[in-house]
Amino acid sequence: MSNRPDTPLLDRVESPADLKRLSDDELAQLAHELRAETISAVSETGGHLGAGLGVVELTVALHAVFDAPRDKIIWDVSHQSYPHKILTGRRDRIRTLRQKGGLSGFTKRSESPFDPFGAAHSSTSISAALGFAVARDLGGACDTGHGDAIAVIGDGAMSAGMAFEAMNNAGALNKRLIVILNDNEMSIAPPVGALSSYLSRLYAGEPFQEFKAAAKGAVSLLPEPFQEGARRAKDMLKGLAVGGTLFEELGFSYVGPIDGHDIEQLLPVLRTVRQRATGPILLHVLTKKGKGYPPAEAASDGGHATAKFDPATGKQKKAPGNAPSYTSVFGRALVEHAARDERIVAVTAAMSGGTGLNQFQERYPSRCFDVGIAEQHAVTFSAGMAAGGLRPFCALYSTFLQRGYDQVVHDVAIQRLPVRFAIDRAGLVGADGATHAGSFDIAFLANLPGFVVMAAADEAELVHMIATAAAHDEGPIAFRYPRGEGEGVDLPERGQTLEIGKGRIIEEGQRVAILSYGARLGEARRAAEALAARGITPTIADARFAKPLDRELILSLAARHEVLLTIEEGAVGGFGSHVAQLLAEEGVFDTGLKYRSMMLPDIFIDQASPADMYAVAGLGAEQIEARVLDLLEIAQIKGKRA
Ligand SMILES: Cc1ncc(C[n+]2csc(CCOP(=O)(O)OP(=O)(O)O)c2C)c(N)n1
Ligand SMILES: CC(=O)[C@@H](O)[C@H](O)COP(=O)(O)O
Ligand SMILES: [Mg+2]
Repeated sequence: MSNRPDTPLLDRVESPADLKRLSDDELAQLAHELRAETISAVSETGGHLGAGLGVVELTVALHAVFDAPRDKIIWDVSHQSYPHKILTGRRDRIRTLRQKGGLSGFTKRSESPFDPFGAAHSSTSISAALGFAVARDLGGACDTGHGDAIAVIGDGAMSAGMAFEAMNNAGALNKRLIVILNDNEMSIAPPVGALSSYLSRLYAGEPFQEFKAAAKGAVSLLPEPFQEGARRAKDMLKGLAVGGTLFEELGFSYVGPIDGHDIEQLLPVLRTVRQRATGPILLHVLTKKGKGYPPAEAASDGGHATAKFDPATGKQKKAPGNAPSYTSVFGRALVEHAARDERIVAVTAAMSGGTGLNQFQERYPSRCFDVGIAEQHAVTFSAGMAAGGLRPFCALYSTFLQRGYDQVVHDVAIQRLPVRFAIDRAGLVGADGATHAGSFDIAFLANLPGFVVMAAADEAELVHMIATAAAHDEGPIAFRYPRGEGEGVDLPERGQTLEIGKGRIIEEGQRVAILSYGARLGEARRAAEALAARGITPTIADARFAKPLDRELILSLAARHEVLLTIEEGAVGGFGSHVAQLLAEEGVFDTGLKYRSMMLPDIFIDQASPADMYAVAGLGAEQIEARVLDLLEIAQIKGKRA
């Protein structure tokens, strides 16, 4: 750490250990600089801005008081971890956030010893921190040693079942464990549900005001704020903590609420917590999403996520789209169906904007349910509504549906309930990286008896699939579509009900058949155009259904071509595997057909642009073309031998 007084404090911080040498006033100054650096970096990279700005003071205070990486600071979701990254030796790479080869937008164990636990899906932090606490107490070996386990969890994330499962367990185990509830009264949208109202009631009363005044006094009146503030804070904690909170009933000591932007309150309270905690303790901190950057504070989502922007004005630099997004097409089409059919209801798990259900919410508020970050509940709740005679559309991102899988099997599939799953963000999503990739839903749905599983090749197909799902009362049905813009095709006035289990031929050709499932169809067509220049004209088909398979189409393609190539935006075990199973059962391999599947490789692909991620996956037009050429060459050589 350079001690030159004219150097900005942030430039003098190489690791969190340097914070220990700063006075409390300097730490407050450091927070200012950290906020400015966060804004500047995100203006160049885009990404999650508001949540990080809301925890700048908390980040500084945690690193000043605790000893990371020995103490494990676990950020829930970790979209708020950019200031933490800047303070933990990653400032020189912070402008590579979320880009190919750059820093992840989330905490990642392989990226830094200061990230003890990776995240991106919400509400895992308390479980993980409890795991560290138990490992510490049972003498587990850890490269960075064992100290405190600290979970920092937002009010949105706190609403999920997992957080309560963890608190229930922590209360019973009674281990020393620190949970910091970062309450900004925001999720991505304003939070919903009874817990949110409960938290508001916790700080609506007198104790918070008294606590605030007393905590400030403790520091300002005393020459040695560190020691004396701690003593005063200790007294305050004893006197003012609200008794009988939900958290106390679960076995936690409850402290707060305190102002999370006031370093003078945060430091003494955290120091006291550090000195005195014995069992599980919950510190309730109030913050503002987007704090300190007016455009983010003013935004309806608190500046949750942003494209690159001009830091002076906050104006985002978004490339104008040529085609509507799949999400908006879904949102609009569902509203139209809902207008004609009042049995249609919609469910989102805290992602009304992300899934396009905000349109539905505005038009039919009593038929649209934002259940909070609660995918498991979203699925079973939908199942209940289906059993009760409604037509629920449960709109989830593919990656978040993973959390509700047992509910999909146990509550929906086994009971053959007609829940309609609208699965957004199917396939590789780009800057959010591997945690948000929609890789597995084809595999984990198409193996369930009775499920109808579809994928949209373009936005017009999506409209037809919504219509098909709306009309399908015989059992569960799912349709998937990717993040971002569609292909720019004309949209039908009204969706047509597709025949279940029937695909379509797009172009008839010879020798090679490319059978696409989902939105790689565009790439398959581009590959076909390139192949045409070499005199090869493949047949192109769109499977539409992974379940039930269009047996007739597949067997006919297999019979009429030397090569059959499937392609999908999903992991092994999906569409291609089901086709292979059919071909094997029908003895088609014995006829000499060359069958290959192109799918996501068996690796987790790091963040990059979607196109770059698909290039890593080998699922772009050029790679399809190369695969076809390869296969034909082999076929020709074998043919000559024969
Ligand atoms: C399981 C899961 N569902 C949904 C999301 C999408 N998501 C990311 S952040 C977020 C809101 C989190 O709110 P909160 O915990 O209060 O943090 P804040 O952004 O307010 O700081 C949501 C819904 C997710 N990451 N994980
Ligand atoms: C952190 C998180 O889970 C969400 O904010 C996610 O990044 C949203 O992704 P989309 O931008 O695809 O809606
Ligand atoms: Mg919040």
